[in-house]
Amino acid sequence: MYVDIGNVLDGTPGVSRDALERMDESVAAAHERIESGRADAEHGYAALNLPETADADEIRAAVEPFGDPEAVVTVGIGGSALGAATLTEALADESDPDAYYLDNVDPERVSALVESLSLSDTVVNVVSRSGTTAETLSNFLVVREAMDDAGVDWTDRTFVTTGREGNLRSLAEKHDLPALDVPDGVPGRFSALSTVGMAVAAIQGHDLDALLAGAADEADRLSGSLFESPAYAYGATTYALAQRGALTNAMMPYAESLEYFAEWFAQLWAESLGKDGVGQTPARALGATDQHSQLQLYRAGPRDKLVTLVRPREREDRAIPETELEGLSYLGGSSLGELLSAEFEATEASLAAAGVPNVRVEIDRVDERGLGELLYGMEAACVLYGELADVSTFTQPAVEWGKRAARGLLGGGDFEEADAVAEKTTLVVE
Ligand SMILES: O=P(O)(O)OC[C@H]1O[C@](O)(CO)[C@@H](O)[C@@H]1O
Repeated sequence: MYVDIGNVLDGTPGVSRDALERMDESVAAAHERIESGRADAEHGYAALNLPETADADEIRAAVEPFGDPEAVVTVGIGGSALGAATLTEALADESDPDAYYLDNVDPERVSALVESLSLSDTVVNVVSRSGTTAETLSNFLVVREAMDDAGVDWTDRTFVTTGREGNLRSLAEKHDLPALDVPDGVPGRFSALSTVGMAVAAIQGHDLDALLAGAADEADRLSGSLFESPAYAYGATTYALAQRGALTNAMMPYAESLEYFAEWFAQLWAESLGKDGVGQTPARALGATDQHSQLQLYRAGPRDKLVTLVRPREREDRAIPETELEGLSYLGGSSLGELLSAEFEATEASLAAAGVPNVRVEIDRVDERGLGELLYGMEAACVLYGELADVSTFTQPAVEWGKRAARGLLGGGDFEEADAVAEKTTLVVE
């Protein structure tokens, strides 16, 4: 992973080179804390050990009995789906089994997917660390019923990835389902490079070892200085910008294969760093598309954001035919890749010209190694940011209130949060 922070030095807000150098002492101290947490496999820090602790052979062995199905459906939500989706959407090619993700409970979409599948040739991967997540268990029950109705033995088509206890573990034991363990001490949003994120990639035949090798390369670059570690350069710079008012971070990959990565990054950044009234809001964007959309706000709106521009240095390309169209002859004979690259650099420069801080993140290619570097690098950046911001990076207590309210509304218990729903202030305009 390559990180170019040059366009934050003169931004508004900006972080001077002197300020970055002054920050390096704090980065060194944070790195020591991180390395100590890794050494003791402490909760959360253990995620940064996955290049060594993730067992690719175990994952491949668990999914091997399923062979080469027509489709793989992951039933999970949040970190229990986004890591797998990021990897398989980025690596997808036409030969793969089709990968689908039931990570929401929209009845129309769930029904449409279930009815579209050839269930007898579909593998279902139910993923939940807790085994109690309402959306995941509800979708699993719907898919299981559909298999029953189709005369498909769901126990032949299902494997689970879960914690040592809970509903899914009990289900696996009762029905002798293949079961993968979620890694100890790794919150869902940090689990892409583990059983949670790599099982579907294994079924699709992607190179798990290369994923982990890319992650290991990025791990090797972690050091006591932001000037020696791309991940720490990103984490320290985004933190320093937040301290100076950049409370939004627009994650803007210039590769459609990385669109899910932006969604994965949003959970990682928001759920890890949004604590105690601080944090940095991840906005999901896509280049070049959002040059015709959100860029207006980024350049001319409030000075409260940075833009992260991500691209691969190499990609497949496609020529643009010659044209006689008035004023467009400059495109003819060029290529879509050249156009996308020119737009990336033009957008980067246009933000800098407007004084909007932006960081360039590049990987060699969108392949297993590049993804391993990128995902691990962003995880390490997030952990560093959390250390510098002194927040509890690996918990997510704020999401629990809504869960209790919804459960109370559905008669799942007596929760005061559900009572609060009834007290909503309304002012309906029709
Ligand atoms: O894997 P589980 O326990 O179903 O949790 C799914 C997701 O829900 C959360 O716990 C938040 O509710 C996320 O942190 C997690 O990725």
